[in-house]
Amino acid sequence: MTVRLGFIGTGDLGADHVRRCANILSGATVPALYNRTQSKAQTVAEQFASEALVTATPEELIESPEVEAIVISSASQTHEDLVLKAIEAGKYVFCEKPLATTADGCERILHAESAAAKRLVQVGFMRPYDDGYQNLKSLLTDDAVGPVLMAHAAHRNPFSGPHYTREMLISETLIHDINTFHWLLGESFRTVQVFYPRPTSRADAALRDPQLVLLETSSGVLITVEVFVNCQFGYDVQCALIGENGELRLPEPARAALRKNGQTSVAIPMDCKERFATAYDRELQAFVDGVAAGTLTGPDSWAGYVASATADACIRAQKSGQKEAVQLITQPEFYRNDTAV
Ligand SMILES: NC(=O)c1ccc[n+]([C@@H]2O[C@H](COP(=O)([O-])OP(=O)(O)OC[C@H]3O[C@@H](n4cnc5c(N)ncnc54)[C@H](O)[C@@H]3O)[C@@H](O)[C@H]2O)c1
Ligand SMILES: O[C@H]1[C@H](O)[C@@H](O)[C@H](O)[C@@H](O)[C@H]1O
Repeated sequence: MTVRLGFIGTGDLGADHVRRCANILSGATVPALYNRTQSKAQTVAEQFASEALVTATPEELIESPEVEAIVISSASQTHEDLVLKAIEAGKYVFCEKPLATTADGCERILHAESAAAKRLVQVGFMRPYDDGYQNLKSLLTDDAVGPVLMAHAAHRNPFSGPHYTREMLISETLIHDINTFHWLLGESFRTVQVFYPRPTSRADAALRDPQLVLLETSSGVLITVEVFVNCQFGYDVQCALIGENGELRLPEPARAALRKNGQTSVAIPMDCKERFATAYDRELQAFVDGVAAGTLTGPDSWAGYVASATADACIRAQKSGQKEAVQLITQPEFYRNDTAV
């Protein structure tokens, strides 16, 4: 069976997703594309999907009988509305992170999906599809280090660009780490706090880059996450979990060591598309397979909600300088027996 995917948002990551759908994934075709600036969608269609219709509105794409399922990679503030429209049309939808820019927005999606009485949404958290993170998860599941007590993570980007704001270090960047620990430890968060170290001179002072976030899980695991979006040297993701009986550490991506001119060197990826290329392939293949089988398995709306609610608390903590409580609604029955990754 071939799944007909309509793509909304053909910017940097959206274009890459269309490329992987056209060149790498199996069982999927691209009958339609939409981007707010139409010419961008046209260019991507010419490159990777010459038969695709470039629609004039996102609604036209969502409602088109040619489109069975939707992939949203448009700007984050558009996600909630588009996901709600996809659910209303009864279509499966893969939505890039964040599911919505606020917990309230995610809650509206939880209600709409539960009311549809069918799991329709997969959120684009790709780390659970990365070999290294999968290895961490299976060792934790095998109780390799006993109960986890602490964890330390770093999420570094080489440059953030002028559009980045202080809040986006949380809502766009840290949100991956929040989801990672929710998934790895199988628990959500009680409190959060944000600290501002000496800022880098390589970014606008208003950004307050880097930031150090302290997350406390419901069972009391303390997690530090360094978020540094102008670190200059690479797209660098680190994670270590310390348990009663040992430590687990995320491996570096496999790269050959170059010995030359009296030195050994190993390349560091420079962006997420390179660092997580295989994980993006696998998450979208899982979506295509899930649509074909009528059962989605990837990160669900509840995971998207927990991430956004925790991010909201971190943004409050950025402003207050205090420890802030994470406020979560009771998990709806609909999401309790989910088979999400
Ligand atoms: N999972 C990841 O690791 C990852 C990586 C990069 C980006 N993202 C997410 O993907 C999304 C896109 O990021 P990007 O880096 O490609 O940004 P981008 O700015 O390159 O692309 C966004 C695109 O959305 C389009 N757009 C804006 N408003 C729109 C609307 N109302 N309808 C349709 N299109 C609209 C813009 O014209 C642009 O082409 C963001 O939500 C971001 O958080 C996720
Ligand atoms: O949208 C991107 C993307 O999610 C990357 O994976 C993350 O490292 C960046 O910080 C963020 O801006």
